[in-house]
Amino acid sequence: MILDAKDVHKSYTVAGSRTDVLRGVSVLLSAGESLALMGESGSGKSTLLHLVAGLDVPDHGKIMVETQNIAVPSDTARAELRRSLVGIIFQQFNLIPSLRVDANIAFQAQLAGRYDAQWCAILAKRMGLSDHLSKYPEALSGGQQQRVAIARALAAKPALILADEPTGNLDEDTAQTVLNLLLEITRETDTALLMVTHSAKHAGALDRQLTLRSGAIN
Ligand SMILES: Nc1ncnc2c1ncn2[C@@H]1O[C@H](COP(=O)(O)OP(=O)(O)OP(=O)(O)O)[C@@H](O)[C@H]1O
Repeated sequence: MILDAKDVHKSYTVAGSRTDVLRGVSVLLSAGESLALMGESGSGKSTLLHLVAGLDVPDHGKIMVETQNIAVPSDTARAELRRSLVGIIFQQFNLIPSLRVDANIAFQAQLAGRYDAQWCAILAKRMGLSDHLSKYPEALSGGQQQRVAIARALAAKPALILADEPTGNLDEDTAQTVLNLLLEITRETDTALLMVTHSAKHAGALDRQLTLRSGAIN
């Protein structure tokens, strides 16, 4: 099992008012499997993704990524686990503007100590980026920028890719192309994929679908 999240609880208290966002959510995901996480706005999809990424800590529950529990209080420990186990793709691409495309692709892998020039070149080619490697992100279209972000996440050979509405900023044709590439490569490399999406059509392209409602999965 690549992801084994068990009985995850998370609430936020703002100005004395408490919202129970996740009330005992469990998710299993095996190698090479893709899972779409759906649910209304505010249902807690991003919250769950952030917890799995170790960007935040649950109030209760265990989040095993491979053999490691990422739900630990230490920020440093979570950052280290995130770097070695997880690749994250955001809706806003989040590329580093001052780095060329090739350096953006290599960035995460270098941080994780797993830079493999040949794998980066293969990914760039598969993503249709070979002619854009010496450009800066601002010179690319949205679809191209998201393909850089996907290549960057995959370059570090993570066990798990977390994608938060990765095609949310793209037109439908571009979104479909980008999603197909993401699915193709995660399947080929046996990488697990957990993807938040509002699109039932995109969710349907993944192996499984889950919906968050009232803080639980049903
Ligand atoms: N850091 C935070 N502090 C306080 N409340 C938060 C925080 N993060 C999220 N929430 C609240 O938790 C709930 C779930 O938010 P979340 O972003 O996970 O929903 P979502 O399903 O991803 O929504 P969307 O589809 O609109 O992105 C919302 O009510 C939100 O206001």
